[in-house]
Amino acid sequence: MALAGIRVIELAGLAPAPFCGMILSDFGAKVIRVDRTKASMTVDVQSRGKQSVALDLKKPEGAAVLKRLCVESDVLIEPFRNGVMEKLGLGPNEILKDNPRLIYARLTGFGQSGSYAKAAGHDINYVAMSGLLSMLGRHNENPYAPLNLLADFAGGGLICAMGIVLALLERVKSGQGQVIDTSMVEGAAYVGSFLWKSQNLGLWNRSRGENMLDSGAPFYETYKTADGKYMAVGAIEPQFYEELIKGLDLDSSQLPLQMSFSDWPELKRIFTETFASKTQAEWSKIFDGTDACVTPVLSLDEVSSHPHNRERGSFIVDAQGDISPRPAPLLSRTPAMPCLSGGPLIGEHTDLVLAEYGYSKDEIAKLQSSGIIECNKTKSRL
Ligand SMILES: C[C@H](CCC[C@H](C)C(=O)SCCNC(=O)CCNC(=O)[C@H](O)C(C)(C)COP(=O)(O)OP(=O)(O)OC[C@H]1O[C@@H](n2cnc3c(N)ncnc32)[C@H](O)[C@@H]1OP(=O)(O)O)[C@H]1CC[C@H]2[C@@H]3[C@H](O)C[C@@H]4C[C@H](O)CC[C@]4(C)[C@H]3C[C@H](O)[C@]12C
Repeated sequence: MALAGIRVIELAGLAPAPFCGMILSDFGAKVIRVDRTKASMTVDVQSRGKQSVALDLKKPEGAAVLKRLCVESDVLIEPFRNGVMEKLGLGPNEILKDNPRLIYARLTGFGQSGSYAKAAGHDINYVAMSGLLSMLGRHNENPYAPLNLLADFAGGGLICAMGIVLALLERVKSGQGQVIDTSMVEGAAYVGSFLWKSQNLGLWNRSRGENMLDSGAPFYETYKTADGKYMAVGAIEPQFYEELIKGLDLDSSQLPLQMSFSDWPELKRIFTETFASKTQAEWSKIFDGTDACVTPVLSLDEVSSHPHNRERGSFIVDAQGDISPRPAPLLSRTPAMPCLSGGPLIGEHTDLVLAEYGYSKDEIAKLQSSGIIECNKTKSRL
């Protein structure tokens, strides 16, 4: 796998850092998640393939263990607010001193500087600060956050993983590590670059929810079907729009022009009425194999059995029978091979990992008896 041989230490976080760690693990890195001691259960649902070490970083001996792990590792991912790592004596200056080749990846909402750097926040706040949230939502409604996808995952975990891979690549030339400052505000904004760059194309001249791609246009919308499901329509270009009209069995000479903004509400009404006349399966049969850009809106339960996704093996089933997306993208020679057994229990690999990093049995026993580390004796699943 592409990242085989890369050792990653991931300090346990909420959602973005676990995603970043999972990407690296899926593509072959060995990822060790550092959990808190005295934690009953982990909330990391993106932990496949990872190992877990339970370590009390608030104790100097615990911080020393992390430092030692970092000496022999390639990447550290830390998901805390600005200043937390420094307070623990684990800031980049201290850590990189002992291992200048380390990639020290910081993944926060507001970044390492600026007046919000130390503020708490969640995805919705970061998307709001990126400018993107102001553009999301239907006409005459409040801005709407699209789950926690844009900042936590697209602008956060994924962008951080890209930064890590770039830094690893650069290290081949320079032999040097570096600090990565991932701000989810900036990551989300960057993902949305098109919105800034397309201002002059007239795509966003109207108010929120009245533009072509923000639910204003009848040909870029979802419609309810007779069985209470939905179809997604993305028939932008005239030749594809024509196919849409044909599939709906409408007469284009009786309809307003596609790009007549003032007629969009009326056109939407007609499409709504038409889509409501058949089931999702019936519409899929009509539109499959055409260029109308019409697809069923599939639920998470339905995606893996859709013929197209099934043919490509786009979803995987783990040992528990749970379905999830196969890692993307597909690399032709060195594809990701996600671990199909469940994620680790907290502290499941503490003694194993410490031994691998050169700790003697005695040292491990001492750390354990003083509560610096915890070892979960449950049989390893990895
Ligand atoms: C599913 C929910 C998650 C939703 C995601 C949400 C929408 C997001 O947006 S996630 C993105 C959040 N933002 C960031 O990550 C940006 C960077 N980070 C931060 O800004 C902050 O970390 C913070 C704001 C997110 C949290 O601030 P906090 O004050 O808590 O932490 P920090 O200031 O960063 O400091 C960390 C302190 O911890 C110490 N530490 C760290 N590691 C160790 C260690 N190993 N040993 C010792 N000490 C350690 C560190 O030193 C710092 O100490 P100080 O403060 O003294 O400096 C889920 C969200 C909540 C979940 C639910 C909840 O957990 C309750 C239940 C738990 C149960 O187990 C399962 C069910 C729950 C209901 C659970 C369910 C879900 O998982 C959640 C809803």
